[in-house]
Amino acid sequence: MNIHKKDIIIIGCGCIGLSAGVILLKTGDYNVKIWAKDLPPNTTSNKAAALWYPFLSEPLDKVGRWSQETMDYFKKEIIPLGVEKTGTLTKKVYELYRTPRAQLPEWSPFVPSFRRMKKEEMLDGYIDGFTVEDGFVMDTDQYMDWLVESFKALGGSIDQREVVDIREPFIYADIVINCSGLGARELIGDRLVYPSRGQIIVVDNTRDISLMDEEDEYQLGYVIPRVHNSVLGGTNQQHNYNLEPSKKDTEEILDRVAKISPQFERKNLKILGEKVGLRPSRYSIRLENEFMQDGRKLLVHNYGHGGSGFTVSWGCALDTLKLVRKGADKLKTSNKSDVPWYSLLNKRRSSSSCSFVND
Ligand SMILES: Cc1cc2nc3c(=O)[nH]c(=O)nc-3n(C[C@H](O)[C@H](O)[C@H](O)COP(=O)(O)OP(=O)(O)OC[C@H]3O[C@@H](n4cnc5c(N)ncnc54)[C@H](O)[C@@H]3O)c2cc1C
Ligand SMILES: CC(C)C(=O)C(=O)O
Repeated sequence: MNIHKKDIIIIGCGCIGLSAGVILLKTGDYNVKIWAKDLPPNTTSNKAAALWYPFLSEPLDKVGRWSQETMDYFKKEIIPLGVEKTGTLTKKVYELYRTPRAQLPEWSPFVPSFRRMKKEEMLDGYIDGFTVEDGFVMDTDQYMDWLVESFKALGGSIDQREVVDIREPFIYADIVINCSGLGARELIGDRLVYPSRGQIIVVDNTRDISLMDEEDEYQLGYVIPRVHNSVLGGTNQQHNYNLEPSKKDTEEILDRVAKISPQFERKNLKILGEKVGLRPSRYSIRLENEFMQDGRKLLVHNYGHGGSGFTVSWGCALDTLKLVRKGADKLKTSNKSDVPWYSLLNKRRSSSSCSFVND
């Protein structure tokens, strides 16, 4: 631990917490530790499809900027490392509609390659659609493992531990980043974040472009070809906490993707498995500073990314760094006399749990 660097604890080891950790460590200004109840592959992030496409997340103007910054980051820092390392491929993305869509997505002005689909690109049964030429897809488990490796290679460390009281990490660090996803519901009592249950089917590889039929944002039909396999989806069941795959959902997903193209009919597919994840949905992504303990501690919130965590991850990580810098300058210095009462707790843990202890 470098005593000249500020100590930061990130709560959460999903794509949001890991991306924020990498960006903070790359500055060379911080000692960063992640505390997380679940580690990859047991996070929601590992259950994602995943492809670059803003979905089920607000506010759309900020989601547009974060998505474009994330796309730029992928192009500059991740794609050049090669698919074997990061599990990430650039992939054209098509969003198909059976009814006309006069309105372009609000995030589209931020994405240079976004355009309406041409007639000749349309699939049978569809009359409108959008495309992004330079989207990307990733084998989520491989990408998450690469994120963990990158975080540790930059000097970050990861403790598997549940945070029951948000004040606990402040015993060891003045700055805490809350990347707890759906866990924010309990951790900080934010009842505005809720689960949107997503189920996917993993099949043998299909074709070279991602196709999504989002005519109905609850009964999704999508095919996302990845490196080693493809993902069919999906569902969007709000306030549903069931983490077990449902046979009914599998049957309905297969019916929906078969309608995209006959090549995705069940007889042409080899099912490898099913996954279920609970998207951390919220009316708006929460990315802001909160000062604690009379301004001596800084809590940076970065959670509630719904169906777009990967799509906005690096844009939100870059904004997290800006918030840390802005907030750190405003922190009042804690002096020994006002050491909070609970810092007497966990004395037994100070030897084992965290190298940031300010003796
Ligand atoms: C089926 C499905 C498909 C998806 N497809 C896509 C896609 O194609 N593109 C896309 O961009 N997004 C997609 N998403 C959405 C994406 O998966 C999420 O937005 C993203 O994973 C959220 O990341 P996160 O790091 O906030 O949450 P998580 O991955 O849930 O990580 C939260 C972390 O916080 C920890 N934590 C929580 N509470 C506590 C606590 N009290 N103490 C300690 N640790 C705690 C957890 O253990 C975990 O480590 C999909 C989601 C699903 C379910
Ligand atoms: C649109 C799909 C790929 C998605 O982001 C999700 O299911 O959350």
